[in-house]
Amino acid sequence: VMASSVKKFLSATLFEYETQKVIAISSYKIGLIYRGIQMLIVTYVIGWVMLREKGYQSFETVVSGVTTKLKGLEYTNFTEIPSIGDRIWDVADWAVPPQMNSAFFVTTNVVITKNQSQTTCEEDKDNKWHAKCSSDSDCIKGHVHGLGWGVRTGRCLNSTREEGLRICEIYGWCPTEQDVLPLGEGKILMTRVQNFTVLIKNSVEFPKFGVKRRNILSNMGKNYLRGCNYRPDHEMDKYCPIFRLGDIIKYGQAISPETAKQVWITGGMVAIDIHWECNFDYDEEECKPDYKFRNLEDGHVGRGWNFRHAYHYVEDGVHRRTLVKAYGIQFFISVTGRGGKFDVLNFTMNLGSGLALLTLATVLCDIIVLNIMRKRKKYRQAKIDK
Ligand SMILES: Nc1ncnc2c1ncn2[C@@H]1O[C@H](COP(=O)(O)OP(=O)(O)OP(=O)(O)O)[C@@H](O)[C@H]1O
Repeated sequence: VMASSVKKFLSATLFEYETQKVIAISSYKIGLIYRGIQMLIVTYVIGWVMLREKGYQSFETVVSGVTTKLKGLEYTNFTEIPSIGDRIWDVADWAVPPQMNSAFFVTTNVVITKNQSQTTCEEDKDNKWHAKCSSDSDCIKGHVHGLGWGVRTGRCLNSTREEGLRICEIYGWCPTEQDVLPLGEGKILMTRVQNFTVLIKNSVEFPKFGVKRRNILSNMGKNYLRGCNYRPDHEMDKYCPIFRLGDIIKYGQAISPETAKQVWITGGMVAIDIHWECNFDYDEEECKPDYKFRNLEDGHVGRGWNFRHAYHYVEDGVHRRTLVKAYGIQFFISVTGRGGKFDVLNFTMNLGSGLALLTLATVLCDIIVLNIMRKRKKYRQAKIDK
């Protein structure tokens, strides 16, 4: 009994061969569905995974550095406005600070307060909401208001800037700033800023592939660089690394022309994106940058931007300064991109998983044949032997 049950067990497990049974169904309908699904999967694997997403390559993102150099000249001839006067503004006057990491600032409008020194004067009338007084007792000596211009001396003065206003005297940088744009609201002082240019130098590296590239291409000579301007539709000039600031705003797709104009008057933010999409299966000389611009201003409350900076000097032994409230445009530069190259591992993995998808066609057709089609009973009998 023992021997026969062992023999039975062995023949049921070890000594048994299983083979697939093939059932051919001739039906236009199921044949078409089957080939259709196969076609879809093959198109997806070749068209999308391999060609479009470059599934045969391995990728690496860029490592990069950026520097900028600005050029441009502004001339203001307003002798009737003493703080501005008849003067030339070169890059050392309007680019503050002179260098930044991946960014630059261009002054478009200024409020200048000349000849300030540390002494006593009336508080600015814009601060009357906290510095207004009717008698000396309202101005507490030694009080410092965080939003004022100085420490109170304890005296209440008649304002020289606004009729009928009495305001506390302060000790600080005097005379205080009068915060009014020199040409009035909505007027731009530096009308030539749009013609200023910036040279952007960008070096990138793809360490995995050992490739270094620059946005100043090897076929650009010194003369070309001196004269070219970036133009997106031009064959050669779309790689010119010198940009007119007016063009950057123009290509930046402002929300509206109004906003674009506003940016010049009250300042704003603009982003420049340098994008490198490189295929090192081809000549690396073909690896060139692509420039994109975006105006980040949306034109609502608190729009624009400005900040104050000062130039200090000593005159007759007195420490003096010129205070500048600068309105302008802050440009941010970002570098993105990736390089790709043929890679056996990525190729076989994507091809393998693509081929495996083909079984999906069989599974789907089985479901249709065994459950949906009219002759499903017959097919099921033929397919499953019990
Ligand atoms: N913002 C800019 N607009 C137009 N041309 C520029 C600008 N910045 C630089 N260039 C020109 O590009 C070239 C390369 O500039 P780079 O700063 O490397 O050299 P440079 O001789 O020190 O420049 P420069 O002395 O003219 O400032 C020079 O011919 C320079 O005049």
